[in-house]
Amino acid sequence: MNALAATNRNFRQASRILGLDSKIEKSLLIPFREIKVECTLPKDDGTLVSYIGFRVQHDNARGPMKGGIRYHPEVDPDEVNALAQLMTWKTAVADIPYGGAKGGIGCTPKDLSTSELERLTRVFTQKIHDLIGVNTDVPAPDMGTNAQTMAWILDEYSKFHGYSPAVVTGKPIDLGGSLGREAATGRGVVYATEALLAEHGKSIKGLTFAIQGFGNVGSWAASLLHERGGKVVAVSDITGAVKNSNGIDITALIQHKEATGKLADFNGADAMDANDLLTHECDVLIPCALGGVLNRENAGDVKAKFIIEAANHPTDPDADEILTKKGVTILPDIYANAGGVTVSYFEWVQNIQGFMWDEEKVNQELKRYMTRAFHNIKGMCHSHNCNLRMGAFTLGVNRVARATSLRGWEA
Ligand SMILES: NC(=O)C1=CN([C@@H]2O[C@H](COP(=O)(O)OP(=O)(O)OC[C@H]3O[C@@H](n4cnc5c(N)ncnc54)[C@H](OP(=O)(O)O)[C@@H]3O)[C@@H](O)[C@H]2O)C=CC1
Ligand SMILES: O=C(O)CCC(=O)C(=O)O
Repeated sequence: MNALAATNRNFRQASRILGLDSKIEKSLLIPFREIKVECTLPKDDGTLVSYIGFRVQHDNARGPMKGGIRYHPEVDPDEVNALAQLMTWKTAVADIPYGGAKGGIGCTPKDLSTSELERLTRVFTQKIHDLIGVNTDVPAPDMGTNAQTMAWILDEYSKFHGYSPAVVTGKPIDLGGSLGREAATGRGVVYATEALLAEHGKSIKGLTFAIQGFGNVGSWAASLLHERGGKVVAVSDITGAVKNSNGIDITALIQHKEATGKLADFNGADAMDANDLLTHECDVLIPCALGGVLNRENAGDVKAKFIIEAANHPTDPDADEILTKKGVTILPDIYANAGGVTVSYFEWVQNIQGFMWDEEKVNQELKRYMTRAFHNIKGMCHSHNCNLRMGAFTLGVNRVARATSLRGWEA
């Protein structure tokens, strides 16, 4: 099942549990605006190449739309639609005053030089600058993009609208980025994991973790788990995977990846087949890369007792059913990875206030938001006798439905 069909299915299930009116259900499903633009890139060798850029603005009942920009060859309209919708429920679960959006360009960033990436980002921004803004739609990094990408968007946007640091989040600190934003998604994953494990009378220390993806989210999550005494026993990226049943030295692995660009040939661990990462022996599995990686083919072989969805939509509905039957507890994406957008909100607030918080305050507030959201989700699970995914969906959908009806939009 594709990402959009799966997301719509989860939404409809939540809507049924909440007893939403069919008019409101329809209005929440249909995106506010879908943007598709051609981005022509003059390559370094003088040739021209066309890429397709997307921005889907799903909903703004609770505030400006918010969500990342992804550069990846598999970016397509269905996936961007699903990711934009997930952002709407995620910001509502975190209880931050935003709606949801997502964007991306179907490209392979590693095949482009830095100056090509800059030109492509500027062309994309020229095409969408009138449709984003501090109070309308605020982009941020996602797969394949980073603080530098946000700096280019900010600069290009500011040529049309005047200097506007709050138009993007996840910026470099020197341009008004928030301390703690780079680590925030991984840190939020760790706070979410702590909240879940505490419910089960467990803690990170001594448990074993397998992590798929070692980019921004995966490497920060691994590093913070390692710092808390968790044993990261397997890690993968696009180049391969490594394992060590005694626990991998994550600081050394990060240094190795920075130096060589890959996980392979790391001294402190053995090479393994990256396809086996998701079914590796561990207590906690954390997918931190692409969507749909847990599916009918591999779900039955998963050994972990807990899955923390740091990636967006890593578990398709077939896998969800199989894993639930096996007794695996799944902490859903719209909560587990909400730390990134939560600190994006803090960054936007700091930009608007013209005042910078210290990192300790950012991390403390992040923990407070993540812990509060976990208890709110558990409350919904209790009231509706449902699992954590439906607890999170009903929490988010209910908040957006209330705002929609208070604004008189349901007719
Ligand atoms: N950045 C953020 O703040 C947020 C991100 N997310 C989600 O987290 C996930 C990761 O995002 P982020 O860390 O920012 O992205 P990055 O681009 O920083 O990292 C992605 C990682 O995934 C690896 N990867 C790609 N394809 C595969 C594959 N087939 N198998 C194994 N690893 C693979 C990449 O490998 P390599 O390093 O070799 O390229 C890289 O390590 C995405 O689903 C994203 O939507 C969710 C909330 C916020
Ligand atoms: O920080 C943000 O605004 C968005 C992060 C994001 O894209 C996500 O949570 O999936």
